[in-house]
Amino acid sequence: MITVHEAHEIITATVTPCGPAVAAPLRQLRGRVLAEEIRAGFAMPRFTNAAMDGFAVRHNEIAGASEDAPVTLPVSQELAAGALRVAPLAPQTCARIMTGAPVPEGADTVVPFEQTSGFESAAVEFYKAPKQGANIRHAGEEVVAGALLAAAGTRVTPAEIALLATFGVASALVRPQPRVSIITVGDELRLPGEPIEPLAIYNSNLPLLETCVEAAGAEVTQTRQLRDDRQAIREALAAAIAESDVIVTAGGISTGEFDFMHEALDALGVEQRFWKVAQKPGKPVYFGATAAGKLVFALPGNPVSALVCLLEYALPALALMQGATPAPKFTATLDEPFPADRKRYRFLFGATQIENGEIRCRISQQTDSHMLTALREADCLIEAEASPEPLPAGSLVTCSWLPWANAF
Ligand SMILES: Nc1nc2c(c(=O)[nH]1)N[C@H]1C(S)=C(S)[C@@H](COP(=O)(O)OP(=O)(O)OC[C@H]3O[C@@H](n4cnc5c(N)ncnc54)[C@H](O)[C@@H]3O)O[C@H]1N2
Ligand code: MOO
Repeated sequence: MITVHEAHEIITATVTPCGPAVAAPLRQLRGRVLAEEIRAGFAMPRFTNAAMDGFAVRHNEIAGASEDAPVTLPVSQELAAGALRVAPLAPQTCARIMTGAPVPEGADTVVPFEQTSGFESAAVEFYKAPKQGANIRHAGEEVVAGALLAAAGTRVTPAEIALLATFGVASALVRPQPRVSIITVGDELRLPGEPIEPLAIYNSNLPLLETCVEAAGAEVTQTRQLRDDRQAIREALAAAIAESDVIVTAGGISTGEFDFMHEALDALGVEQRFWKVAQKPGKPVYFGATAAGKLVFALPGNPVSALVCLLEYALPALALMQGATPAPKFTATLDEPFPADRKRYRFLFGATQIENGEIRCRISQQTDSHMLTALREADCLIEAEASPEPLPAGSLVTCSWLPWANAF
């Protein structure tokens, strides 16, 4: 049996990014991973413009203005945002100007209309002189041409969408989405909505794995619910290997009499990279690869074990295939003792809260590997090395966010 750390190393050494990069339009970029860096094609602001609705002036012409001694200037032009041609400001005049409109040559200050007699008159009284240069947004003050907007490997969020749009970028190169088949196995399984016999159970792994894989930016190409049938399992695996980059299975990977997954994978020429990791839950997890580089994650059937192994091994692999860095882990302080396992690395779901700027976590009450209700209110997965004693409250532990915690 290998350690959790060795399992991670084997996956990292095996997985390569999907290629070649493909172009995707702006509206389809969210959740995809950039395969190119995006740089500003021009400086921002593009041109010097007004930050307030008011009047563009030469500061020295209104310098002494006050309520008691207003300065009056005639209006020589009107500039709205979208004005494409702008005349220089004639001396001893002002220009009506709206927020975002280009500042005419010669003007160096914008006076908000509230500090004047307003937009109605043809000659404007100025009651106050703001600082020279006030209310002007200068060309290039935010971003210089060529500045990095988003690095390759960035997973696109609404922030990148808006940045790209700001610079007129309508499409970008992204990594192709890994194509994933999901197979669940068990005579006892029924799909939600189907009638159910007293000794059967509903299939929770299929929708759980499918939604997690989709949320990780991959494309689920097929989902199967199979009986514990050698032939059916072998055929479904062969089809899945043919049509997808990654195969995720759940169930039938332990050593029970009807656990056919391992022999089917062997028979199809999938090379085992590991089987069984010293961890709880999820000990029987299997990882293998075909000669063509197709990856197989055969997860244990217990729902908590399946999810833990998906989060720990399959989702980081999907991130690497997309050219992204797997989600970083964080450290939290235990609110209560953590029941470490004597021999195996222990994973338990937990819930965090922030107290005095510190992340604290408590452990889900249901801790067995068939108890998916551990997910109620959980937002993280807590992990700890094997230890003969429980970790005392107040210890620091490593955690990872559940992918849907803090989700947009
Ligand atoms: N003698 C031993 N028995 C078991 C061992 C062992 O080392 N020696 N390992 C245990 C561990 S650890 C786990 S985890 C399970 C994993 O077994 P399998 O991967 O073969 O999974 P199954 O036997 O098919 O199912 C286990 C459990 O999960 C339920 N299940 C399966 N699929 C689903 C699904 N899609 N949705 C909901 N629930 C599902 C299934 O009904 C079983 O209760 O083996 C232990 N046994
Ligand atoms: O360690 Mo198993 O994965 O009991 O659920």
